[in-house]
This record gives sequence, structure tokens and C-alpha cells, in this order.
Amino acid sequence: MLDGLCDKIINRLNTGVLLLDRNFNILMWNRFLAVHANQHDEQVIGKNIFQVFPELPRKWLERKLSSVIQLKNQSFCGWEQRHHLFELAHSRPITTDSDFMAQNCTFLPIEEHGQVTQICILIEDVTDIYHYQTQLKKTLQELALSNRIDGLTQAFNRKHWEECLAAEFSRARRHHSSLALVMLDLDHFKLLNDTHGHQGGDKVLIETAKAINELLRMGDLFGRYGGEEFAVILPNTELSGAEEVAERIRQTIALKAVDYQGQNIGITVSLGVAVLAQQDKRYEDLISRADNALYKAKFSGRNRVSLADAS
Ligand SMILES: Nc1nc2c(ncn2[C@@H]2O[C@H](COP(=O)(O)OP(=O)(O)OP(=O)(O)O)[C@@H](O)[C@H]2O)c(=O)[nH]1
Repeated sequence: MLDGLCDKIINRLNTGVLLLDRNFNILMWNRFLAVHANQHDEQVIGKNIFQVFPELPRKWLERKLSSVIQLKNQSFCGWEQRHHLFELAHSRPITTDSDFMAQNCTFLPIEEHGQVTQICILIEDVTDIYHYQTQLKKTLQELALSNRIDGLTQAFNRKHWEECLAAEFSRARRHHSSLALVMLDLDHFKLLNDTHGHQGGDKVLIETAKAINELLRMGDLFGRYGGEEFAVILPNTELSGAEEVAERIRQTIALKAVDYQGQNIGITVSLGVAVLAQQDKRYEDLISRADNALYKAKFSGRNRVSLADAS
């Protein structure tokens, strides 16, 4: 009577139950598996597990099952390790990136007279967990990115850019390598805003940032320092190289026209360049020297590059 009751319970479980002999032949499976594998008992019972489920990673699973037999210990394989072992259709009303059910599989040794005679595999449907964890991970990645990126221009935001500069500054000092900084500011931007409106100004900021980004190398770090002020960290770059980059930015922007509501808006930028020097004790010292050079460029007529004094 108890046997009949156990059968009923096993067949109502929302978990797959599969019983194997020591040669990995299937002795029993429950309704959950029959439904999700879409096979009848006659096609399965008495057959080898690798014949019924050819998708199984044979070598890996044989090793796993053998160790369960030898060590008489239960073993586990979660969805984080392998999304699924058995290609079973999931029945969740959610879209995931897999057609198959995500699974947690437990391998239980069944002992008789001190010998493992059978192995019971429990297959738990964890598609929901997989789905929500994957979504959460994606959302966290997006959040981490939005914490680093300026929403308007897609350049690094000031906080993240300064963290990058702090890291590059200590790296350069530790390794006695060169480090350059270019600070740049759009010229007469207030007038541009007044003439074309704030949205016109925004479009110019977006296009300017895009154009600068396209000029830079991998490893250069481009950020929005303030309203219409940007900054570029150039690791392993000497003064002559940094001046060349700054001049290239100046020329590219000066030649560029931003199309806004059928009008071509021209813009120029002023730039200040500084390279890491002995007297820079903190990264802020380097910013301050590049900034002073930038204001020198502004006051000597704009649309030009100025180099910072080393002293
Ligand atoms: N459209 C737009 N304007 C901004 C943004 N951030 C700052 N500004 C504007 O940028 C202008 C900067 O003006 P100023 O600091 O006087 O500088 P400027 O007019 O560029 O003059 P110079 O730098 O001396 O050439 C201000 O009018 C700010 O309101 C932004 O995100 N979008």
C-alpha cells in the first residue's frame, strides 16, 4: 500500500526523478520527466541513459556517476555550472534565451548492504531562478555603466573619469612612465546656446564628443569634466604626442559643422595640455596645470592649443 502511495507522490512531484542501475540503465522515471521529455515509458525503461538522452555530456556524466557509486556520496550540478543536462522543454510562461529548462541536478547513491546498487537523479526546474538572475545581472551591468557614463554625451562622467585619472596617475608615478592630460572647452558656448537654444547646444555637445571619441586610441580615457568642458587622459604619452592629439582634435572640430534644424552650426575648441611632472604630487595638480593652459588658450584668442608650464 505504501509502495502505491509513494508511486502516486513521485508521479505528482514537480521535479524529475530518474533511477539508474550501476550500468546507467533506466529503471524508473516519473511523470514529470515523461511529460517534459515527451517520451513514453516503453521508449525509456530498460534503456541506457545515454541512448535515451544523447545530448548528455557522456564523459563528464560517466565520471560523475562513477564517483557517486565509488564514494557513496551524493553529488550536485547546478544551473550556474551547466544551464541544463537534459534537453527538457520548460513550461514557464516567460521567454528565456534557451528552449530548455534550466536545471539543478542532484545525484543520490542508493545503497543496499553497504553497496551502491542504484543512483537516483533528481532534476529540479529552475528556469524561473535562471531567468530572474540573468535579468538581474543584466540590470546591474547597465546600472554600473550608467554610473560611469554621462547620459548626454556618452563620455565618462566626471566621477568615473577622475577615478580613472587617479589610477593612471599612481600607475605612471609607480612605473616612471609618461602620462598626458588634455582639457578642452567649447568656445563661446553661451552665445551658441543663446542663438540656437539649449537643445541646439546639446546637439553640439553630443556631436563634439562623438567626433573626439573617434580620434582617440584604445586606452585613452575621455570624459565630460563639466558643462562644455571635456578632458582626455593619454596614458604613456609624452608632451609632443599629446600636443599632436590636441591639435588633431582642434582641427577636426573647427572643420566640423553640426546640422541642427537645417542650420550648420560651427564650433571651435580651446585646449590645454599638461604632462606628468615631478612637482605633481596629486592628480589634481596635473588637472590644475592643464586647466591653466586651457585658460591661456582662451585668453590668447581661443581655437588653439596651449601647453602647460612644467614649473
Ligand atoms: N546646451 C547645453 N549648455 C550647457 C550645458 N552645460 C553647460 N552649458 C552652458 O555652457 C555655457 C558656458 O558658458 P561660459 O562658461 O560663459 O563659456 P563660453 O560661453 O563657452 O565662453 P568661453 O569658454 O570663454 O569661450 C553656459 O551658458 C552653460 O549654461 C549642457 O549640458 N547643455
